[in-house]
This record gives sequence, structure tokens and C-alpha cells, in this order.
Amino acid sequence: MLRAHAVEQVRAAEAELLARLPEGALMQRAAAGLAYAVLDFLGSAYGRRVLLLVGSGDNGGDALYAGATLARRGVQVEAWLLSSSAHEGGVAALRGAGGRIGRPAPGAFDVVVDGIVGIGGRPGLRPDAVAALAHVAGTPVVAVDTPSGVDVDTGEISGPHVSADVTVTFGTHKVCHLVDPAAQACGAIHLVDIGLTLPEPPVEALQAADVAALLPRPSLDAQKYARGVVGVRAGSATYTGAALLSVSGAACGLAGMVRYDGAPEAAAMVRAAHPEVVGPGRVQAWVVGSGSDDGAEDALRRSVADGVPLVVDADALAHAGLARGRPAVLTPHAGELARMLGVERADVEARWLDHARLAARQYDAVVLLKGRHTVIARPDGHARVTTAGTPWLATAGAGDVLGGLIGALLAAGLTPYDAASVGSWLHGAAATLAARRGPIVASDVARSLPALLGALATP
Ligand SMILES: NC(=O)C1=CN([C@@H]2O[C@H](COP(=O)(O)OP(=O)(O)OC[C@H]3O[C@@H](n4cnc5c(N)ncnc54)[C@H](OP(=O)(O)O)[C@@H]3O)[C@@H](O)[C@H]2O)[C@@H](O)CC1
Ligand SMILES: Nc1ncnc2c1ncn2[C@@H]1O[C@H](COP(=O)(O)OP(=O)(O)O)[C@@H](O)[C@H]1O
Ligand SMILES: [K+]
Repeated sequence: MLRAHAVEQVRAAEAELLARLPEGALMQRAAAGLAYAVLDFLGSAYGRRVLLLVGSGDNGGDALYAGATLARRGVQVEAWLLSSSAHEGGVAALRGAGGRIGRPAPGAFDVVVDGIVGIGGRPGLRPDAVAALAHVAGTPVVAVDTPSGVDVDTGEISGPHVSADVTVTFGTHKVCHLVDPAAQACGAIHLVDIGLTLPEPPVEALQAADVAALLPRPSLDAQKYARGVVGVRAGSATYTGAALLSVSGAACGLAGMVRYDGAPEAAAMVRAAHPEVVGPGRVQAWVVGSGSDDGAEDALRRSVADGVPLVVDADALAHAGLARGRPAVLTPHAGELARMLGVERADVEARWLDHARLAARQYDAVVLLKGRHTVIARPDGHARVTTAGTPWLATAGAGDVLGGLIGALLAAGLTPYDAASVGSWLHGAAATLAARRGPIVASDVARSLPALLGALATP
């Protein structure tokens, strides 16, 4: 599990460790990890030019000590101090190693190290930092701990900020490394272990091993009903494709049986494409709403009446209040969530985590907010982010496949939170796998699931 902690938690863990270590040891660990990450990025040391942008705090200190290490390896290091004060030990170390301090000499740099602010920074950047960044525009950036200017605990961006190619972080991930839009400003993320002992994090991201551990597998004496039956109430005479796509996700093999209950036109197509799918009957989970058109409310009412866990998608989201307090996963994209909450889409896209949590609380259900980094929130505020995925997944009908897949996991007995986060990870990973062969459409994602599942879990 990749864990993202809050600044307050990191500070507490740091204080506990600092009390047991010689002075400066923790920063040395961080700076050593940073220096090696920069060397890795550069590919070689001798003759390379690196500019450190240094703020007043320990983030600048990390940059300066790492700069000293780089200078000893033959890198030409210059530090541009953006504040009247800078980490004294770090400045002395850089000078001692032959680094230069002051406004940068003319000529291009191979890398800029952003040591302006880290977890102690307020969102936004001061004008001198903005001017310094403009001076080196176009140069690759390695950010120290966080890209300066982003809101570390929320992933929000409210002013100027650094956009990094690589972010080297210490001890644990922070929320801004996972949650957009800040996550997009991080580039590749490199975690340096500095020995912190941390509590439960507010945000986490499943990794392949976590997904494999949570995947339902048939027992030796498995029986189709015991494996769970997933029902799909999606599609309509107008939107037959949504029925097919939703069923294609549900028919991933993780539940024992798939039922389809919908318009006869769609049902005929589902039967032709998926002969194993049967008609309406008892299920352990319903998937409702993709392409349901004006039948969505009735479909959701009937599904709620069955008292089983639900996936509420697309057209059914306008009636999501019917599922309040039920075991359910609501799967809006930003536009749908904006309508559910009565806010602008831009507000949702500016504050993904906040809005997903708000909706989860308001609807008393798990909310899966679809996007580049999908956020899954529980009513108690705990959240997961899906980082498996590819921009190729932004294709019509991909959400229908996801709904069906989550339904199968619910029917197999996973909790709504696990079903949503495992389903979302599988969806992103299947798309990534499919996109290795070229651009994809939604049905390619469903077609890629067996190969992915086979690699993750043999029965
Ligand atoms: N915790 C750990 O486990 C470890 C932490 N380590 C490192 O320490 C870093 C945290 O250091 P930190 O606490 O000194 O804060 P930091 O982020 O350098 O800057 C704060 C100062 O900057 C200023 N400032 C604020 N906002 C600003 C803005 N928008 N634009 C410009 N300036 C702004 C403000 O000072 P002011 O100028 O307002 O007096 C404030 O005091 C952490 O990210 C990691 O790199 C590692 O070494 C080891 C393990
Ligand atoms: N830029 C992106 N990178 C990765 N995944 C994305 C991106 N944009 C959208 N997605 C994913 O693509 C899917 C689109 O689903 P959705 O918005 O419901 O489309 P549709 O309604 O056409 O099915 C979601 O799973 C979402 O998380
Ligand atoms: K930084």
C-alpha cells in the first residue's frame, strides 16, 4: 500500500525520530537520497550544471546538503538564495564542497533543484520565487519533497507553483503526491526512506500486491451462486451499447453469474455477445444507471428494494439519494458530481478530495470520483486514489465497464470501499495493458481484464 500522510503526522513522526538521532542526521538521510536521485536523473556528474533554488527552511537545507554531495562528485553547483535567511549548515557545506552561492552565472543548467518550500510552505509562491523560476523556464526540475507552491495536505493549487519532472520525497508520500491537480505537478515520484514510524494515513493508493490480496478467488468447492451473482440494470432501447459495456465489466469472471435486466433491444444484444448472461432474478449486487436514460429512477428504486449492495452510475446518479445509507458505490465523473452537489464542475476539479469526501458524507455511501487520479472516499473521510491508468482511458463508455466490474466485486463479497478501489485499479491497469498495443476503446479494457487477472491471481 502506498500511504500518503498529513503534514501534522509527518511532523510528529519526525520529532519522535529526531529525539533519538544525532543532530542533523535526518536531514543528511534526506539530502543523500535527494543527491542520488539528482545524479540518477543527470546520468553523469562531471561537468554537469545544477542550480539550487533555496528558500528559508529545511527544504532549502536539503537542497544545499544534496548540492554539496553533487559538487563533491564533480557537478558545478550554484545556489540561488531566495530569502534573506537560508539553512546555515547547508550553506557552509555547499561552500566547503566548492559550490557557488549567488545569482546564477549565465548559461544553461541541466537541472534545477526546487528547494523553495516543502511541507512548511503555504500555497502559492512569492514574486521572487516566481521570477527565479521564469529565469530557468524550460530546464528540468527536481522538486525537494513537494513541488513548491502546491497545497501539500489537499492536492489543491491556488496560485503559482513549481511543475517538476521528478519529486524526491522523504519518509512517506504526502497527499499532494496522489491527488490532482497537485499530483500532476509532481512528475515521477521517488520516495526516500528516512526511518519515520507513521500512524494510519488519511489517503492511500492500492498497489498490485494489495489488489491481488483483495481479489476474490473461487474456493476448491466453489459453486456459482456462492461466488456471487451480479445484476446489471443498464442500457435502454436508445443506449444499447451501455448495456453491453456494463455487462462486459460485470462478466470479468470474478462473480459466479451475471444477470441482465433491461430493455428487450439491449437484452437481445447482451445475449448475443455474452451467451453466459442470464435474465432477471436474485442477485448479490446491482449495477444501475449507465445509459439507463429515463428508466434510471425506476431501475434504482427496484434495485434498492432488493436490499443488496449497489453501484449507482451515470443516469442513476441524479437519483442517488434513494441509495443513501445503503451499501453502495456512487461513480460520478466531475460533471456528475458537480450536479449532485449543486456546485460548478471547475470547483470539483480544483478540489477533488474535498468534494469526493463531501459527497460521501452527504450520500452516506462510498463515492468514486472518476478522473486521471480517481478518488474513492468513504463517509468517514478515509480516501484512496487510483494511480494505475493511462490517459487513453478517457474514452466513451469506459465508465460503463468500470461500473460492471465494481458490481462483480461487490457481488463476490468485497466491501463497497474495497470493491470500488480494487475495481478502479483493475480498470486502470487493464487499460494500461491494452494501450501497449495502441489506442484503445472501452471494450478493449474489458477484453484486457482476463490477462491482467491471470497475472495477478491464479485460482
Ligand atoms: N519532516 C521531516 O520528517 C523531514 C523534513 N525535511 C525537510 O524539511 C522540510 C520542511 O522544512 P520547514 O519546516 O523548515 O519548512 P519549509 O517547507 O522548508 O519552508 C518553510 C519556510 O518557508 C517560508 N515560506 C512559507 N510559505 C512560503 C511560500 N509560499 N513561498 C516562499 N516562502 C514560503 C516560511 O518562512 P518565512 O519566509 O515566512 O519566514 C517558512 O518558515 C521538508 O519539506 C523536507 O524537505 C527533511 O530534511 C528531513 C525529514
Ligand atoms: N486523463 C485521464 N487519465 C486516466 N484516466 C482517465 C483520464 N480521464 C478519464 N479517465 C478515466 O476514464 C474513465 C471515463 O469514464 P466516464 O467519464 O464515466 O466516461 P463514459 O461516461 O464515457 O463511460 C474513468 O474511469 C476515468 O477515471
Ligand atoms: K520543494
